[in-house]
Amino acid sequence: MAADIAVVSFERFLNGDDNDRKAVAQEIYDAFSSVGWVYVKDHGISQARVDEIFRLAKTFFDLPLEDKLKWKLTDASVNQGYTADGAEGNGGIDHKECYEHRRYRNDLCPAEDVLPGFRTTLDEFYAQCLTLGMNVLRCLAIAMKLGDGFFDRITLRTDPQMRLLHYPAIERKIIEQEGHARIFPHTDFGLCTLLFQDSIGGLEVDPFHTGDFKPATPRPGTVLINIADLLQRLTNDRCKSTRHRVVSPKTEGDMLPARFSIPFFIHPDPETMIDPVTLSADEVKHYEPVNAGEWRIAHTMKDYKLADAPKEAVASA
Ligand SMILES: O=C(O)CCC(=O)C(=O)O
Ligand SMILES: [Fe+2]
Repeated sequence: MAADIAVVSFERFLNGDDNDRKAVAQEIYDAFSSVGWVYVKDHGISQARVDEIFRLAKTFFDLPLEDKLKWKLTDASVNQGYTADGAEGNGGIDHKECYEHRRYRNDLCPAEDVLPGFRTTLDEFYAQCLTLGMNVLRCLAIAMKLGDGFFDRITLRTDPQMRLLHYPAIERKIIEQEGHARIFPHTDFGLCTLLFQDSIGGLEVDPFHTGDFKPATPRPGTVLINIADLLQRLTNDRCKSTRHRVVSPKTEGDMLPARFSIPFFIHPDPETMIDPVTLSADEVKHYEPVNAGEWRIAHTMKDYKLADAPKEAVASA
């Protein structure tokens, strides 16, 4: 049975009055403080645009490997460019390849004459995702009565990571071996993630935080949004950063079809200290403050196996 993840329409937030916005904010908060995931529909990004990005992703990943390696991601502090199948892992062997696109620096991006429209279209979609993500964070601020501008202050120079993800077609028996997956169970480590997925399926979440993973089935027209580790810390465990993974889709046959997805990972301004918010004088903070920039680099290094990440910076993840 699929995970019980609420579907929330964002229409009343975008076009309604204060009361409408409060009602949507509460629905989003309820989802984030239980399962940690929500499907958002009527989010203002057209399906035509989303389809266009999936097409661009396919065009990019169809290029020969030696071409893609010209844009190879090597620097965790920039975290931009291409990562080949098998190069990233968080505890097991992932069968996927990715391309990361950033806000301020995209040196490792195919040029216009190589992939016409790639950079400009990704930049436009990036801006739309950022607007949507900031509105979702505003919902949290409204529901928790932190003041509407709370997240604007800690995301002044936010530089999210938009990721094009391709899970190549692969034999089922490879993915279903012990220690292999399309993506191994993990939590995301920033503030929150917007996730667009195609119709293939295979994404699963751990809704009760017990290790009992349930499918997060593709729902056309929606974007899945999940809480990541820094928001769980910042909200002093009110919002849940929930483990998730990508396994074989429920299809017949020995070969799994290729799957594409597009996560957009929102991180705070790198200078920000993430210190848990307490809502009453006797509430105890569950976490020490951490510097958002150091946290991000340490986790990126760990995931991409780029070097040994400083142990103290990742120990509390
Ligand atoms: O492909 C997916 O649906 C999930 C991707 C994911 O969890 C990640 O990249 O962190
Ligand atoms: Fe993830």
